[in-house]
Amino acid sequence: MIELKNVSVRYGADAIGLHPTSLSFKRGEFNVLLGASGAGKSTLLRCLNMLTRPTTGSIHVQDVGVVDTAAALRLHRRRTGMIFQQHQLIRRHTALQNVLLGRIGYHTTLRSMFPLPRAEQHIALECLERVGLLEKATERVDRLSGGQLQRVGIARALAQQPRLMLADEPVASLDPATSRRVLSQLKHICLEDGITTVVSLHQVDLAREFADRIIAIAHGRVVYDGSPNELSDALLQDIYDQAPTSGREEIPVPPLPSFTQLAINEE
Ligand SMILES: Nc1ncnc2c1ncn2[C@@H]1O[C@H](COP(=O)(O)OP(=O)(O)OP(=O)(O)O)[C@@H](O)[C@H]1O
Repeated sequence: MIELKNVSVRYGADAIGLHPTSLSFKRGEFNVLLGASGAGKSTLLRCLNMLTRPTTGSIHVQDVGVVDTAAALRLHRRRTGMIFQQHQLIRRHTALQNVLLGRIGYHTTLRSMFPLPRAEQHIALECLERVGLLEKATERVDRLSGGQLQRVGIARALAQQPRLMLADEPVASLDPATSRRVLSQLKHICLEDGITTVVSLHQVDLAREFADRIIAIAHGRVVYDGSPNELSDALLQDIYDQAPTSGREEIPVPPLPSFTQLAINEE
């Protein structure tokens, strides 16, 4: 469904985020990236939708081809949902308004300044229903719990009708029981819709429980790629014992599109 060929990332002159890496991801597969802090999980994840631009290599996407033009990138990003650790919702907007943001890629900038058609609202409401938050549709998101916020984030990504779902430490701020519920819901929906999912996690137990495939990274290289059952405790120990790499600067999360005039079309 998506394939990386010899993709590498270099930050500045001497910081390597990812050594040349070739990987392919199958349709509907639930992939988990594991690795110590600074190993390169976010770098790899963000290469998949080119939020981080690879220094070398190419990305091939089914029905898009090589992502090497602005048009191909636009098409690929439109069908790629992203879930962030800090959900990146607009706090003073309702859950529905936030989920509608997932539809922006399907409209021109001009069109998205005006109330979106009713069909778009149906898609957004359906997504909220799938994450069990339909009754919170008109609630401002700053009144929701951490787990609910993350589920609104999932609904927003789902509203894109994605083929690829990327989640960068989506449960890092949640308690263990809520983390399990959120991941379980995400996996269930992605399986149902045949969405290829790549999630970075720090919780090995959750990775073992939910992953179809685990990709472990250390110092910018893939050191394990396979089934959760065959990932040995010894290898895990090795991976997490590594000294963290240094020189990290935060990659700023791109701002959400300015869409504050989003209004609900009451017909
Ligand atoms: N914008 C940047 N500029 C310079 N170096 C960077 C930048 N972003 C990441 N790095 C470096 O690239 C390497 C991989 O970082 P990355 O964020 O991908 O790791 P990670 O496994 O996601 O870590 P964490 O679990 O802490 O989020 C690290 O050495 C990091 O310091």
